[in-house]
Amino acid sequence: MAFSDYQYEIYLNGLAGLRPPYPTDIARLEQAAKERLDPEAYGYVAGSAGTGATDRANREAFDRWRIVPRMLRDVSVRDLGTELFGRTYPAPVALAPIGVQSIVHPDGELATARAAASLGIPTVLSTASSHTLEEVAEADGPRWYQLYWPHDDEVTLSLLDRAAKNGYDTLVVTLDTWTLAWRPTDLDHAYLPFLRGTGLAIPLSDPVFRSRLERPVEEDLNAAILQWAPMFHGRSHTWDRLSLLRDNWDGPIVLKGVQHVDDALRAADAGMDGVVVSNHGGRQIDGAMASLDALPAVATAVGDRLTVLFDSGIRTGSDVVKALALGARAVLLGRPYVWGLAAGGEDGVRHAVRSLLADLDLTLGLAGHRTPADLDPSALEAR
Ligand SMILES: Cc1cc2nc3c(=O)[nH]c(=O)nc-3n(C[C@H](O)[C@H](O)[C@H](O)COP(=O)(O)O)c2cc1C
Ligand SMILES: O=C(O)C(=O)c1ccccc1
Repeated sequence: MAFSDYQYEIYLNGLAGLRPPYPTDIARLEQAAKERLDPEAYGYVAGSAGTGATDRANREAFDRWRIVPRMLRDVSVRDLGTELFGRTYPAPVALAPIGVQSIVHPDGELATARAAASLGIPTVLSTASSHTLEEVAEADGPRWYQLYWPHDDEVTLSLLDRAAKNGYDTLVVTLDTWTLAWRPTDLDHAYLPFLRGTGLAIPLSDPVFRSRLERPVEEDLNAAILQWAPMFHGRSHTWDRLSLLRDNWDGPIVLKGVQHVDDALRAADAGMDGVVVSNHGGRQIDGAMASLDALPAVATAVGDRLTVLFDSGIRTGSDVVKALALGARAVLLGRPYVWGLAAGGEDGVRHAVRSLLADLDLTLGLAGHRTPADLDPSALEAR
């Protein structure tokens, strides 16, 4: 089935007098989500660091590139299939790790994983999940695990062990959020959504972490929360420590949050398999460079040494085309699917992702390309 069939499905439903279940326009989908969420929950997802300068820069960078379409090419049947780390996925899109998804919908990460599984695309489960690794694995789709890296090696190894045993085949290590940035929206809400959402399902169900506690989680939840926070938050790791992960994870490892060419090269030297060029959706450094602006140099420098993934600012099919043309093998979708989750749980996520994939499929073809691999910078023009 072609991803663009979603357009036809909406058309056929229109003939029967039915409108799409949720808006297909991402700004209107966000609005629909906002109407269902309280200000704290909405602010958690929509918010970013400081004045929001990086979040805006991410979008402005996409607007500085324009697609140059080519005509009369044989592109009516397209193939979005994409190989990542030796496995072929139906599209160059994965769902970004997003913490504490029960803040926006009670089914949280379970709904997201089920929607991704139904489409065959990978979901990246955050360490700050509201459901355990084991529960989310039951959706049984392609799954990657995002590590917030504890400063307790035995806990780290236990998390890796659980991830591997439960079929998470790719490890994504987030480097840019070793401490949470200055985020005025969450601060003014006193981090209420974090507390409400309980993003601690993974550590609280971890046997090694539990063995560290003086009293069982069930007897003193607050003490457990206080013990977990400093374990992964507030102190950064260093390059030499990557060997711990490399030695204890058999599958591919991807470093998330890379922006500088030298860091990408260093990742390759450390035996990593990929990077996500990302600025965390503008949620960490206010006034950082746009993630899209970091992408071309990183992609050129690493060549075939690493698989380059990209996120921060992807909203439409055109955005995906631009990121692929500038050197990404695939992209991670962030906030857009969370708006779908808020608007309609698993169905809402599926709608948001199918909309993006249909838009991507159509835009790719209209621009004159049959596959993602056909894209290179010549598909674009800089403004
Ligand atoms: C509400 C929210 C929570 C997030 N939680 C995590 C997380 O737990 N781990 C992580 O690596 N990235 C996290 N991110 C960052 C995303 O993985 C991704 O980098 C970002 O959303 C991309 O930007 P975009 O949403 O503007 O496209 C989070 C982002 C948002 C919006
Ligand atoms: O909010 C975030 O961006 C994020 O990465 C995170 C970190 C810890 C818990 C929940 C979300």
